[in-house]
Amino acid sequence: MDSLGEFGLIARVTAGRTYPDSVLLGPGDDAAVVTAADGRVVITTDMLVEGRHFRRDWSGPRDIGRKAIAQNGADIAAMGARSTAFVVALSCPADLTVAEAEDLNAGLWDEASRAGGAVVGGDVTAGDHLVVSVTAVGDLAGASPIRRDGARPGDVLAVSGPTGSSAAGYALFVAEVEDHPDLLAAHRVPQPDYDAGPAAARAGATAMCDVSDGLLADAAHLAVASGVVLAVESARLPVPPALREAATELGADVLDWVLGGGEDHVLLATFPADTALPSGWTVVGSVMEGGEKNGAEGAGSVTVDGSEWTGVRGWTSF
Ligand SMILES: Nc1ncnc2c1ncn2[C@@H]1O[C@H](COP(=O)(O)OP(=O)(O)OP(=O)(O)O)[C@@H](O)[C@H]1O
Ligand SMILES: Cc1ncc(C[n+]2csc(CCOP(=O)(O)O)c2C)c(N)n1
Ligand SMILES: [Mg+2]
Ligand SMILES: [Mg+2]
Ligand SMILES: [Mg+2]
Repeated sequence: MDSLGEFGLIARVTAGRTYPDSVLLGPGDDAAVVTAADGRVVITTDMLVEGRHFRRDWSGPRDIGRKAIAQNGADIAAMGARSTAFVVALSCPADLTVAEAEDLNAGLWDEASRAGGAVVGGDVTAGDHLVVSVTAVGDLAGASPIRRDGARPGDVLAVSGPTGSSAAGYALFVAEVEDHPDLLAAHRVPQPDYDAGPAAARAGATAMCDVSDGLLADAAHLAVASGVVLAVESARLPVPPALREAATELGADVLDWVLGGGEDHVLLATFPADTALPSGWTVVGSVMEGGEKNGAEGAGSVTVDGSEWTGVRGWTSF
């Protein structure tokens, strides 16, 4: 990195990039200028910290770039919006090579394009650890944002894809078992379905969030915000066969991964009971009465097969 310098690196990562029409001014000035179709802007931020969210001996720079965008694009999708622009702040350790920084940038752009947006600016500094902090901007294109507080008793609870693969990949990395490449890949790079959010909004979703901490932990956020109880039925949860195989191999409980594993960034939403769900969505439970809107986060806000879940509900950072 020394050879290139801060501005050399910025020139490298912005060279030759083209931007969608929603980007009125891209990188190079003090700030970028973007436009949203109906004047409202959806904005969110999440960071990735080396050692806490990824390890450089498990994930390559391209994976890290993709994951940093994916976790933000999933939050935009969880509002029912489409990502349009991302700004990326990077803290680069001295041993990060120019080639690695370029690969990380390629990963950012790959995933930004998949999400429908572009990297319109950022910041680069030196630091002891690799940190990738992303802010994402999204466009509701006329739709109402799908909040966490709209679930109503009688609604169904649904997921946009299976959970647990990232947690399974993490467990395989820790155990140094490398015979499930798909699960290792799912840990390195989540694959959110960015269309699932706007599709759920069009279908009439009443509440939505992405699964970053764990299915039950994130369901509890919906339950508490909405003042309801979410009743998960374990038999309805989608479980990829590889997950069951890996659980058997490691002597783990597959339900701990499915219910408590974070970072898959699938979407979790509630819909009125008679809704024809968009493709990819699976009903996993129902919304019951109980709790106080925006009340305390009690253990009873989410049940599994009618009972309180005593296992892992999700990842806690502190
Ligand atoms: N430092 C902060 N200042 C203001 N609001 C914050 C801060 N940190 C988090 N929040 C807000 O708190 C809410 C919950 O944040 P959280 O990071 O848990 O959401 P998330 O991004 O969906 O989850 P995850 O970080 O696991 O992906 C969000 O609305 C977020 O904007
Ligand atoms: C090296 C390493 N150790 C553990 C994990 C697992 N992990 C870290 S943060 C998180 C949830 C989201 O947290 P946050 O709210 O901070 O975004 C999970 C499941 C990982 N990815 N890499
Ligand atoms: Mg967050
Ligand atoms: Mg998030
Ligand atoms: Mg979220």
